[in-house]
Amino acid sequence: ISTETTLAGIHFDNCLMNAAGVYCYDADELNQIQKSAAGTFVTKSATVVPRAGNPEPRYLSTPWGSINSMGLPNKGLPYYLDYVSQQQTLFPEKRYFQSITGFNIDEDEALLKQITDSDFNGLVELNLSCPNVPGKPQTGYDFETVEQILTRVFEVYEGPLGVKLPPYFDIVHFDQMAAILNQFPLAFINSVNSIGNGLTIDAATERVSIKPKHGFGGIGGDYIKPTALANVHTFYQRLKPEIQIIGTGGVKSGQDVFEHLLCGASMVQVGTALHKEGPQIFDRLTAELQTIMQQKGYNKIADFKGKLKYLD
Ligand SMILES: O=C(O)c1[nH]c(=O)[nH]c(=O)c1I
Repeated sequence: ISTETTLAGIHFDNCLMNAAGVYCYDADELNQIQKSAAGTFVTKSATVVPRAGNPEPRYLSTPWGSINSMGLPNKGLPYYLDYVSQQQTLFPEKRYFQSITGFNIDEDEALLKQITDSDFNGLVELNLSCPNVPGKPQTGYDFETVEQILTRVFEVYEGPLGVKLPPYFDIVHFDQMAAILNQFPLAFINSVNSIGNGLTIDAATERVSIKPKHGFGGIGGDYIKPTALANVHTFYQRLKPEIQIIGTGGVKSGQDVFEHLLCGASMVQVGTALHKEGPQIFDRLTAELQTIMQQKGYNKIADFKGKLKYLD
């Protein structure tokens, strides 16, 4: 029973990994994912210069998930490129993900040029969906800008690259985004990022939970699994087969992993549940997925990937 997968022609021993932003801020956290049962890691979204991020409290775990308005705290791209370079030397056969996000198209280009000029041999995850930088619009909902960014990106970058997308909720938006994405030689899309600008409150103190943005933040966890599965499956139906899908959102059990794969994901990322349980979660999720596959008579992910059945 194998939970291995292939993405952009690259083989990963396990289809599970962290979601950008969780357990990937610095070398200490990334080492913990590296040592875990995860098939690979993605770094925190890196910007041109390091960022402290928003004031705390900026993250809260809730019974059904999480809310965050981190504000893109990160060590800056050079830090992560150095770290990944070390890991590439230690594990020459493994490939890693570098998440990046610019505040405009020129920054995206600058970040990609830095990666090109480095010895990075992995995959780039271009984050188009950070919902928590005050005053910065959610790029993923600005379709013209997405098209402009991708046009520029593929003029300057030649390695395997995918985009991290926000959740969409309207079928016409899925059609419009798929039509844009299908124009480009993307290796993958990662669907979904947190559901932006949710609000959790503490009724006892009558206060919001987090400090930034009057308590508004991206929602993750159980709350978002139905939205995540719908986004994964809708893009699976609409995108050209060369663009594979990383499924993210609401994964905390082997069954959740199975559901993402059944909807068409080739890789599955874990955020909120990883934040709560720590990197040993990957042992549990892998074992639970293998049990489900065994019970169903599946030996490999290809046996059931994307084979969700309808009632019609
Ligand atoms: O606030 C963040 O740092 C953040 N938080 C999220 O939930 N998604 C993102 O893409 C980012 I860049």
